[in-house]
Amino acid sequence: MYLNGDLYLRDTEAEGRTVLVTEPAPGVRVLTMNRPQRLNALSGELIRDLHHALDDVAADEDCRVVVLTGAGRGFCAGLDLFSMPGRRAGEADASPQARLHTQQAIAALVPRLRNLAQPVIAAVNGPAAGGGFGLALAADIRVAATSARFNAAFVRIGLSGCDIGVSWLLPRLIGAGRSHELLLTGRLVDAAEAERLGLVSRVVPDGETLDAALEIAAQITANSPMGVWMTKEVAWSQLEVGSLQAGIDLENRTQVMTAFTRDHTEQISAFREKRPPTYTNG
Ligand SMILES: C/C=C/C(=O)SCCNC(=O)CCNC(=O)[C@H](O)C(C)(C)COP(=O)(O)OP(=O)(O)OC[C@H]1O[C@@H](n2cnc3c(N)ncnc32)[C@H](O)[C@@H]1OP(=O)(O)O
Repeated sequence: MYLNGDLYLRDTEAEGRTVLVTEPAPGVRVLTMNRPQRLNALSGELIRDLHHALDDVAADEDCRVVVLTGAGRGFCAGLDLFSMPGRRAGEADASPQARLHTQQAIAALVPRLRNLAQPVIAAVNGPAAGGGFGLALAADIRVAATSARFNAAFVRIGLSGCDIGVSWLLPRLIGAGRSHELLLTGRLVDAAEAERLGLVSRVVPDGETLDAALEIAAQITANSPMGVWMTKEVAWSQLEVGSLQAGIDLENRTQVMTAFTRDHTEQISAFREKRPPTYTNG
């Protein structure tokens, strides 16, 4: 469904797994993009592996929070500019169909992150450019290392600055005027500015992004599965409803569902009895 044709990007290097999945804490899965020598740029293999990793976490009922990060000093440098064909003398360009499939496969990662039931935390350990910027924006929460940098790199390589959902997500995070500037210039935003703009929740020293993300993940997993699931769903849906009343109606419908869960009853009992709750996901 997400990979509906051949991707034109050549997988030239004999690489190990380009996405590593680990479970550093109960209920938390960390997806690490793993092409550090290319700042985790999106090769065909990495795109495919990310889709497969997302298939796995989506089907994993024990997974409560997903953390997305990069190996080495980069988060993700966007489309792999070295594995594109048609840029050398005598080399055939990719067909329009293959280009479309590749564009769709990369762009589909963004709604997939939004549509996961589990919250996604981007632990932005270094540069997040182009498609990598889009992946970071698609997360529910972003924490950044001091050396992280962000840019909508698309326009700097002759493409439209509006790609893979960035021109939809960015103005909702930082406002239209600032978004337009970043889309049109493609300039790099450092971690301190990203925090000022509201692009990231917090900036931590290099090497500490994963710990910061896991700290937030632990705060989330301390809440009930259904309550967290509904919060993510409604919070994103609110970005698309047109009025305050429509937003309240949406909240009311989902809140009634959570109000009848066993976990809600259990949390009230736990509060009254001054003990931690035990969730049954019901
Ligand atoms: C649908 C999606 C579309 C898109 O994503 S379009 C956008 C594509 N991406 C870009 O245009 C970003 C290109 N990269 C950069 O501008 C810079 O990099 C950064 C700002 C991200 C980081 O800069 P710095 O920290 O100075 O690192 P460095 O020395 O430029 O890169 C380190 C190594 O990583 C390789 N690399 C970086 N980006 C890519 C890429 N996108 N594709 C393939 N390789 C990349 C370099 O070449 C180099 O390698 P070596 O050490 O061998 O010289």
